[in-house]
Amino acid sequence: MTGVIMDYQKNIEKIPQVLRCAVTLGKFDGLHRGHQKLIQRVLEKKEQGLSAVVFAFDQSNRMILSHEERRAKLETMGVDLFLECPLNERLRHMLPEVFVKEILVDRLHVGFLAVGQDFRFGYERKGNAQLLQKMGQQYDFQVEVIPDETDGKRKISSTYVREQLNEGKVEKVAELLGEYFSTTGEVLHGRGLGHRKLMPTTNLVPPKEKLMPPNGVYITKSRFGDQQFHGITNVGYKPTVGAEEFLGVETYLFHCDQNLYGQKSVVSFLKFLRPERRFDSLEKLKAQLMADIEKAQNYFEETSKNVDC
Ligand SMILES: Cc1cc2nc3c(=O)[nH]c(=O)nc-3n(C[C@H](O)[C@H](O)[C@H](O)COP(=O)(O)O)c2cc1C
Ligand SMILES: Nc1ncnc2c1ncn2[C@@H]1O[C@H](COP(=O)(O)OP(=O)(O)OP(=O)(O)O)[C@@H](O)[C@H]1O
Repeated sequence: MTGVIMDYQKNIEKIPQVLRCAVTLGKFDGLHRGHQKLIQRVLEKKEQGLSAVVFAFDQSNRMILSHEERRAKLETMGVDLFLECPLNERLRHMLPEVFVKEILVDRLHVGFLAVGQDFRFGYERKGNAQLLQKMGQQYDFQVEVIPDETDGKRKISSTYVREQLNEGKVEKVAELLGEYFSTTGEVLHGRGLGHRKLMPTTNLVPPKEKLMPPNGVYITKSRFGDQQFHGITNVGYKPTVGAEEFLGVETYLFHCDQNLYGQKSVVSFLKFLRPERRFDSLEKLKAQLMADIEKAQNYFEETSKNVDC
């Protein structure tokens, strides 16, 4: 965590006046390894006295990181100002030249700008790296076009991460993000059935805009403040006991007998084990859970050097 609190603004009309800054532009869903490369360049410019600004065009799709998770991560990285502007009609129809002059130059006093090779913005997506470079010469700011961060031959993109997440390939997602896919939430009370008939679990509801992997059981680790536990997690609606209304993230924590209700938890997804199923009885579900636990414990034993806890 940096000592300075990150400034944040959603309204393009209220962008604060900045003395001189380094900016990066894009949608930034997920803050994957490609995004991190751009943000890192902007952060390096702080040494020259520039403020580090991330300008995100925000779409209302499901997101790899929720708004709050993304904000927290950017603040931890050391970003000074995060602009999260909805990609509305005004922005969509703005001429790229007007965006650069009125927002980047007049309002933000941009000194350095980092974008990816295929970045497009403004009316008819006519704004691109070449235009930015031309305008950089005109208005005296440096433009750096960052080479693509790739996974083999494929460019890492939010689309690629979403595709892998939708297929439950959380190990690949971790490679693309540079960290495990995770979700945050407060530990809520379940129906208490688990505690009485199966095993004690923590229940949380992921943020509503959050994109989740397919319903099923995953090997996970859960963080509560500075404590961390290995475990297994079910993502889904618990069809065996009468489906829940909201998608839940329910975790059995290994070697934990604490009361965690009300605490904030971060659940990281390490490996997919099986799809969620409807069982004929709680006994059959319990037998399956024992097999899941054994698989997860073997996994942790095999990977103990890499999965700290
Ligand atoms: C690791 C794990 C796997 C689970 N797998 C399933 C499943 O495949 N099908 C299902 O209906 N419920 C599954 N559940 C949910 C249980 O049905 C649930 O723990 C139980 O109903 C208690 O819910 P409660 O905490 O709301 O009382 C799973 C729970 C955990 C922790
Ligand atoms: N793999 C990458 N390497 C380098 N720069 C990247 C990479 N991916 C995206 N960028 C750049 O990061 C900024 C934000 O990217 P943006 O989120 O708009 O695209 P994306 O990750 O490719 O997502 P999508 O799949 O939704 O298009 C843009 O300037 C973009 O060009």
